[in-house]
Amino acid sequence: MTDFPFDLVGFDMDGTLLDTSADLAAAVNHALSQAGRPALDVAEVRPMIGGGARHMLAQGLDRTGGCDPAMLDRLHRVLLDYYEAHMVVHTAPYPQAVEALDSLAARGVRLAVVTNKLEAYATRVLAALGLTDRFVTVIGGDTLGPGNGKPSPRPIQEMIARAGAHRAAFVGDSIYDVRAAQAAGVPVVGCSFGFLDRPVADLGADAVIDGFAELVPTLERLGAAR
Ligand SMILES: O=C(O)COP(=O)(O)O
Ligand SMILES: [Mg+2]
Repeated sequence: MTDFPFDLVGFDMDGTLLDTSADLAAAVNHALSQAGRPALDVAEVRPMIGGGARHMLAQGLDRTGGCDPAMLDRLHRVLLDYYEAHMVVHTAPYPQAVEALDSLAARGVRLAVVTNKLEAYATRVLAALGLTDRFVTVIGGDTLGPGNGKPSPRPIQEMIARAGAHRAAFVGDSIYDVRAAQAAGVPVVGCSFGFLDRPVADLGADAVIDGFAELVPTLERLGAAR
């Protein structure tokens, strides 16, 4: 038994647990180059991440001259093929993230990942970083079928059902994370270091952390306030 206020903490992946921005930007730029488009800076790509690779690419194409649906379909495949071969070149956990996972696990808290990345890619990234065994489940943007990625509450509800949890919290960096968690009735912590497409205060999260050293005390406070 634990007196920690949550028995399950779910994490978004891109921009929350892991800084995947350089590898995702390289994949976007590879696809853009196939269309004769100029490359974008990582800083320009960061706020495009969070709604899935297709949504990220659509924004990259819009930024560099627009696109039609057939072009988007074709370049989405190009992007995924490139990303699949170069997923963990620069990708790494954020500072103190692994320590925060250890600290939660030591309190008996189960951990999960709910990402809008394809499940197979998310699973492979975690394996490449040696993080697989820390999570009771990994739910991707495609796991529950079309239309059931975040901001739908369904992947959060599925995470809770799979873990058999009673008191879950979620940690994320985008409006998709906050909307999904809130629609599932789960308190949500926003990450100010993530791939924000708006000021972190405007996400509407229940709390904000500026680094993973703040996560455990923040969850304790959040739990006490409920
Ligand atoms: O693939 C994406 O755009 C983002 O995935 P995330 O849900 O892990 O932030
Ligand atoms: Mg994210």
